[in-house]
Amino acid sequence: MRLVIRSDAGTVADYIAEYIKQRIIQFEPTPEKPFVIGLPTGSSPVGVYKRLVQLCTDGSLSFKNVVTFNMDEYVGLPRDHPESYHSFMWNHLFKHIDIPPENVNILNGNADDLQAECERYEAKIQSYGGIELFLGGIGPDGHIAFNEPGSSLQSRTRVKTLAYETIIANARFFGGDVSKVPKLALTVGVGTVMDAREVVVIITGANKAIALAKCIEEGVNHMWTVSAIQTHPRSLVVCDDDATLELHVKTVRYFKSIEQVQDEMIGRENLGLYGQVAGPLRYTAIPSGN
Ligand SMILES: N[C@@H]1[C@@H](O)[C@H](O)[C@@H](COP(=O)(O)O)O[C@@H]1O
Repeated sequence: MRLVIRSDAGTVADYIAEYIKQRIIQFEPTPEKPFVIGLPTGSSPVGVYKRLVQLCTDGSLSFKNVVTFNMDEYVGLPRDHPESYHSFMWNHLFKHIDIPPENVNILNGNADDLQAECERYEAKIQSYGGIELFLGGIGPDGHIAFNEPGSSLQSRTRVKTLAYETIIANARFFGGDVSKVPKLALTVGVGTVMDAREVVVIITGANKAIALAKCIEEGVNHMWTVSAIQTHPRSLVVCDDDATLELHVKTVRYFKSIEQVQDEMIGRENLGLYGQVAGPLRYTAIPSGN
């Protein structure tokens, strides 16, 4: 696992948007071989989406050959409700970029048969050969998507009851009224996320500091479901300084030193010491930490 630390949420968003841009460009997607990306909602990815929109607007990135799968959706909330994840995704990203609407996949929390909807979603992911990069955020209790504490680390897309802590955390989107927050959601499983060829997680803010420490410094544990990324062969956590508050100083220094060594290598590489290697190596050559 790699941990990249930036000063604040804005610079975290800059880093991740640039990273995603590089990954899509390197992949050279076509209609027959689209770049398949998993996407989260919540306040954490808003800055990333804003920057991706800018990149698309200025012509340096296209989503024409990108297929998306969102992580989760509330059950029973009308699709056009302002707090549905459908509305969130269209308002923050999809309506501002050149993605064909048929390339967008979001779970239908109003399906007659919710279980069948979850199975359909997993099958559709498989029909594309899996997800290339899953971008995620976490809740303060360390949940990824809606995989609340205690979720199986091999879980697949399914119906979940939300933890009370999540309901309270998400009440801010429903006028602070806990009773208005849906109690059920459809969510991809931890296993679904871990099947992606790469996982990138955004963790910002002091309220995520304990979860980040559990994810980085302690063992894989179903009570902090994001910790499953420790077992992933290609995972990256990008956090801000506030989120590191509960980490040991030596942990922070260790991961910063890895980045420093990598930057020095890139400096040498630019001087020709590592041969003819293109710029995006910056994001793919991982000297250690993964
Ligand atoms: N299901 C979503 C998660 O996918 C998201 O990561 C989390 C954190 O939201 P925020 O980024 O607003 O803290 O919110 C919800 O619970």
